[in-house]
Amino acid sequence: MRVGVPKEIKVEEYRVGLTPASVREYVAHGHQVVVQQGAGEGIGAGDDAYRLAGAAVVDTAEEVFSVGDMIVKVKEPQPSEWTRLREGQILFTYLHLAPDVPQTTGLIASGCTAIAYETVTDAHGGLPLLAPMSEVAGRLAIEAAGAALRKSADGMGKLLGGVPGVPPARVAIIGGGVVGTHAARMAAGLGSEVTILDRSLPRLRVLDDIFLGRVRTRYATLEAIEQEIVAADVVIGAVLVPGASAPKLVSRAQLGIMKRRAVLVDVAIDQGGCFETSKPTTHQAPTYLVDDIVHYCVANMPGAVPVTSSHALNHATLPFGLALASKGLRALVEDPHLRAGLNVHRGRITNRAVAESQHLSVVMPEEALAS
Ligand SMILES: NC(=O)C1=CN([C@@H]2O[C@H](COP(=O)(O)OP(=O)(O)OC[C@H]3O[C@@H](n4cnc5c(N)ncnc54)[C@H](O)[C@@H]3O)[C@@H](O)[C@H]2O)C=CC1
Ligand SMILES: CC(=O)C(=O)O
Ligand SMILES: [Mg+2]
Repeated sequence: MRVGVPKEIKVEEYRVGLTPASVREYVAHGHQVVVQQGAGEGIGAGDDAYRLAGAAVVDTAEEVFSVGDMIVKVKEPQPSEWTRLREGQILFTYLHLAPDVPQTTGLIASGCTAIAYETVTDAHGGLPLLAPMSEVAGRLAIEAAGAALRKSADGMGKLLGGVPGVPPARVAIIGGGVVGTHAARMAAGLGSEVTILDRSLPRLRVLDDIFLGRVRTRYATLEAIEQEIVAADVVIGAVLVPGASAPKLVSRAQLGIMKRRAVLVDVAIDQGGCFETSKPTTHQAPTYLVDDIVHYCVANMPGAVPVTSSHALNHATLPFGLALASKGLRALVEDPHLRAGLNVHRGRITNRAVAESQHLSVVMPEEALAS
């Protein structure tokens, strides 16, 4: 198969769909890889590194999209990319379609087969292609919160870890999955007082075992969330209902009961955000104030550390990408976990949560692939 890797064009996105090490694996499996000039610049991988790995380097995104049987990216396609996709072409990337009507419409119109990293599953109920970026975003969330708490950044002026004799900041993390766990690890490591809230009792049990009393766990009732946000200096939004728009867990009215200049970091913003007042921001202008509460809502947080993120992402996507390159759509028929990633196929939505979020009809992947 011919595999195309365009340069990412989302604002401040420096990750790349395939690293040179991954290109070498595709080539070793007999595939051709076409990479857009400069695609790996953000991770310090020049065009020569790609050539050395066996790729052909072309000048424009147009060439990559026109020759690729499969396009491997990082971020959801942008409007200029929707129009380059075509029927019969596989798109393998993050999509986050539930809250994104224009992109959904663009992908339906293209006729392409769009496989979303974030809905591919594994045998243990996990999301193996979301996990590495959630690890990165969870860790970054605490760095972002620490920076946003500073007075110069409009925060209340508190140090996450405090100092001897002065208490540390209180961090409430809503959602104790991959993002929440990695955020808790960083916050606890810096000396903050940390509480994780989740709706899953089995998950709370696992967290209790991992943190051995260093982090409090709490069942996420409406009342518990309200009590925790009143006391918190930082609230991290880290919930996920796979494929669906994030539930809104903190309302605008509740901002009024929080400490002035406390910080909300809405990691779940790529699924629409879990605070009512969240709207996507960029690394260039990451925060804004609503009712005297600092909001950080960057939708591509791992893009800030593209070297770590691109390698971590490639380690997870490589086996699935190789299966798609070798078998085409048969890879989806044979592997139910990869098939769970199918969101749009030949103009039809094939993910129930996405369809329900947008009040559209769904065709199940098995049926869509059979016709
Ligand atoms: N902004 C960014 O750059 C990035 C955003 N993300 C996003 O972060 C979010 C979290 O991802 P993961 O940690 O990998 O998901 P996960 O599936 O590992 O964890 C989500 C947790 O939320 C809990 N949850 C669901 N509904 C809840 C509710 N109403 N109240 C309390 N807990 C609830 C679940 O029980 C689960 O433990 C996702 O939306 C993901 O797309 C991930 C990476 C980067
Ligand atoms: C998961 C995601 O949206 C990201 O890494 O940007
Ligand atoms: Mg994102």
